[in-house]
Amino acid sequence: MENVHPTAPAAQLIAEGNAVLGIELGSTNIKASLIGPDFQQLSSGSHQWENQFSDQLWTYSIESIHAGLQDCFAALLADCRQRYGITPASFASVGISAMMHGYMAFDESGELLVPFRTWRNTNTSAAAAKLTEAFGFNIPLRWSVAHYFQAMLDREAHVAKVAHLTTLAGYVHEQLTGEKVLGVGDASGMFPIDTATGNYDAAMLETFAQLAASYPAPHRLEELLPAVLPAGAAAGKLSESGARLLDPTGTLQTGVPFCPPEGDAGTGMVATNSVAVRTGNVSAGTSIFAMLVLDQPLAGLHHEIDVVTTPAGDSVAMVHCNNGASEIGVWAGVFGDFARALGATASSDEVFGALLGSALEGAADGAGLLAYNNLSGEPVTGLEQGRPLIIRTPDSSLNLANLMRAQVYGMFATLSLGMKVLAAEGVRAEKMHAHGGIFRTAGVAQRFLAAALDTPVSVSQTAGHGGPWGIAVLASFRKYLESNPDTSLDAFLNGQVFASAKTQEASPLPEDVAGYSAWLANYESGLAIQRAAIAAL
Ligand SMILES: Nc1ncnc2c1ncn2[C@@H]1O[C@H](COP(=O)(O)OP(=O)(O)O)[C@@H](O)[C@H]1O
Ligand SMILES: O=C(CO)[C@@H](O)[C@@H](O)COP(=O)(O)O
Repeated sequence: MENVHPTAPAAQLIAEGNAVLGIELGSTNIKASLIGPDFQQLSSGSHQWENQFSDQLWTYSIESIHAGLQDCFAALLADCRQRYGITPASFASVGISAMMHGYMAFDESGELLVPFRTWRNTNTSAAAAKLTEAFGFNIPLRWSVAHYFQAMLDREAHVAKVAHLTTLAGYVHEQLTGEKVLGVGDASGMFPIDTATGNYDAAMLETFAQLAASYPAPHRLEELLPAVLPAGAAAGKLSESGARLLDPTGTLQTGVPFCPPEGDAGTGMVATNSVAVRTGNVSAGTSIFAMLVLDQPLAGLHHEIDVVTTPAGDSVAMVHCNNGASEIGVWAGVFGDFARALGATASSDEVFGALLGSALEGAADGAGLLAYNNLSGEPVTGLEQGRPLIIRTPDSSLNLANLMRAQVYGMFATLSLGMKVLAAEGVRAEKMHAHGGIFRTAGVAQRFLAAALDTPVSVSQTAGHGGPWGIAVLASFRKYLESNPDTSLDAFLNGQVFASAKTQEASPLPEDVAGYSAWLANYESGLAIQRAAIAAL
């Protein structure tokens, strides 16, 4: 067995079922991370998938969720076999996380009533506006309660049959354990959380009951929502049907304990060690969002700012943009095709490396090129639909370096506009911790993000493992609390997980900050072109 490296402690750990498993269902990848007691990743697996635009709504089918989960888990088992010659049959603890929000509505018998409506849908503006006004609290378009209320406003027949609502992580957790529960961070993207009680806000539930009174919904919303659990709580065990769903080969044993399922915002906070007050982080994948843990409530209500919670239940201000690195990924595909047409072989990482590397040579102000990455609608800038666009003035200088500089700036533009609103509220972090696919190429997106936010940005060694590693850490926290019951999540992260973590920090360079600021002013003027494109095409 040539490929087997029996690193004794790791192999033994996995063989004895003492490793911890995290699985995260992101927008473009389902990823699994297996970690040891020192939180080092021992093995990983992934499955690529894509949302479908069906009947004007972004969705993933239930079949693709199940098949993707199985394929991802099978990839992890194969990786374990290849590295250690072992197929794990049990784990010390498991956690599930996923993209947040959206709408998964089930009837009494557990049947999905309408296809899963993901966070990416922007059909909920009427509901979100009404709820925001009634609650005096910003309800973003993608939140589950906005989807549910929109279905009421649209007089959708299925509303009368809804017996249970959950998120994607909640659904998968339930399939694996039978428990209808949700970590508080993920729950905070379904319905506002009262941080004093760690549960759904009772006054807002009452307001919702009044708003919903004239619609044929037999249950109050609190009867439909999953029970809320804080980080570290016991959240059920792997059932027989769950074990067979994850592993149809029949090897996986039942009874493995689970931590509460969480959203990818929460796993991002954990993976970047940003759950303490006044810490901040940025997650840049399909979407891009920045979060700051608040030490006091925000004074005002802003449509650009969502308020969610950490997995421990503390308030977090979030600027969320639907469009992150996907458009740059499309351009990387185009340049990869071009390289192949010339007879060159280049991996995706090499293409990204070359393209992003060239952005470092681009003009600080983008040299007259603007790039809009809006593949879908963008609530922060008030765009109802996506129209990705590159536009330049005749005196601009179009070359690879400037094109890529504009693309990277374009990825951060909406985020930086939202962060200005937060800064005007007096909320700023001394530095931001970043993670997500775009940081796989070191030193480029990080440098320009620092310029866009005019704040130092650090990226840790573990950032590449991202959300699946974050949920594996949360699953480890559940286990750690068994013998250390009074430890806070923050103390666990600082004392155990990140005690000797290595991070790279990039400070904003003055010429980038000035160049980006000039570029952003043009970008804001050019939003009119985006609106015209939506009207015209
Ligand atoms: N080597 C790379 N360097 C920089 N960016 C990359 C690289 N590989 C992929 N990406 C970008 O990362 C994005 C995916 O990030 P990820 O955090 O995995 O997303 P998600 O959680 O939404 O599935 C892609 O859209 C692509 O633009
Ligand atoms: O909406 C949120 C967080 O609030 C995310 O779950 C959503 O943007 C999906 O994130 P990804 O782009 O899949 O990483």
